[in-house]
Amino acid sequence: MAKTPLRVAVTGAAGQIGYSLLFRIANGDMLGKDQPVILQLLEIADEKAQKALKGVMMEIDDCAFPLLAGMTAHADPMTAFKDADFALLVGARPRGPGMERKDLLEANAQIFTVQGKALDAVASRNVKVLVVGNPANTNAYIAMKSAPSLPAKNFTAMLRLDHNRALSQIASKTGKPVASIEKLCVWGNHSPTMYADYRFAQIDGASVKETINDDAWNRDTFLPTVGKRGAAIIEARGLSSAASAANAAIDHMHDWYLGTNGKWTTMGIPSDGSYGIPEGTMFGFPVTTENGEYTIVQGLPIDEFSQERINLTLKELTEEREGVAHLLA
Ligand SMILES: NC(=O)C1=CN([C@@H]2O[C@H](COP(=O)(O)OP(=O)(O)OC[C@H]3O[C@@H](n4cnc5c(N)ncnc54)[C@H](O)[C@@H]3O)[C@@H](O)[C@H]2O)C=CC1
Ligand SMILES: O=C([O-])CC(=O)C(=O)O
Repeated sequence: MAKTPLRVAVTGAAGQIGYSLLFRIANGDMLGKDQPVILQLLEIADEKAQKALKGVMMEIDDCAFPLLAGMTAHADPMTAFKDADFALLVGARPRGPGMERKDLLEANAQIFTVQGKALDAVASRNVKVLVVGNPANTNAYIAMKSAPSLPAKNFTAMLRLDHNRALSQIASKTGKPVASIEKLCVWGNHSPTMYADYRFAQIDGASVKETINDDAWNRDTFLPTVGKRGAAIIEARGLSSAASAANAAIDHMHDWYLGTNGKWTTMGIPSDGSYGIPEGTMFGFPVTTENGEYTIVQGLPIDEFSQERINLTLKELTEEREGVAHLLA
């Protein structure tokens, strides 16, 4: 028997990430090739944005996706999020050359109070929320705090692009396929302070750290390359990453919903106090997922270098949070 369609709300649907994301959700890449979906698409109440959204929807229609069970356009989060099982909060201003993601805080924070409240009011009580709009961790924190009647664990931030970037750099350094790399993780904020950690990573059972055996490469090449990859793409393309961001959003939701079969991935999630990260901080952690729930990988030793990196990214997140405290008062 055919499965009941799941409702997927996407904000910023006419933007550049939306243009890569929606087609893949409708194609079954996110929730499975046997799972029908209904797309509930939100754009700002601006004639040009709504017209562009209509254009994207015409193209989605023209793909005749067998799994697409319905699609609606919205200018109000209260209708866009109605009964949503999944919400991908992409809509926000992107950064331009020379900006850091936290420079977007003022411009974007407001959006996530409004949308958190709307999710609280109308979404499914089990809604799984992924915040992509930058600064993603703090925006996810704002949305979570603005939705007190929903479980905090339902709110997540996207660190998966950093995770995938790190995988790709390690694959290229070791000459091994990305699919062979396991037990990689990224700690902290989706910003240049994030700490991509391959100390526990393995390729076919062999330690990645021992295979690479080059702490200077880790410190001076790997971490800056992964941390500043977003800026490098803006510099090269004149626009921030879009298809790779959409791909990471698909990976994040896919793994959250369908499970990782014991494998590690990275999600930005509200801390439960693990590894000394204050409870509620929206922080990148190594997780495994099963039955729609994530679990933090416990008991990893944190050496001095790693602790310094974790402290740095935590400090930045704490400052960002203090910067938006007035919005949550
Ligand atoms: N977490 C991550 O790894 C990544 C995050 N990003 C972030 O994703 C966000 C979107 O990026 P792009 O799609 O490239 O930007 P874009 O400017 O192409 O599209 C954003 C869309 O969101 C819409 N929008 C703005 N406010 C909205 C609201 N309140 N409700 C609904 N829609 C709204 C805009 O009208 C626009 O169509 C940016 O904040 C960017 O920095 C981008 C790449 C990676
Ligand atoms: O760098 C940006 O502004 C967009 C983004 O978050 C990324 O590509 O990681």
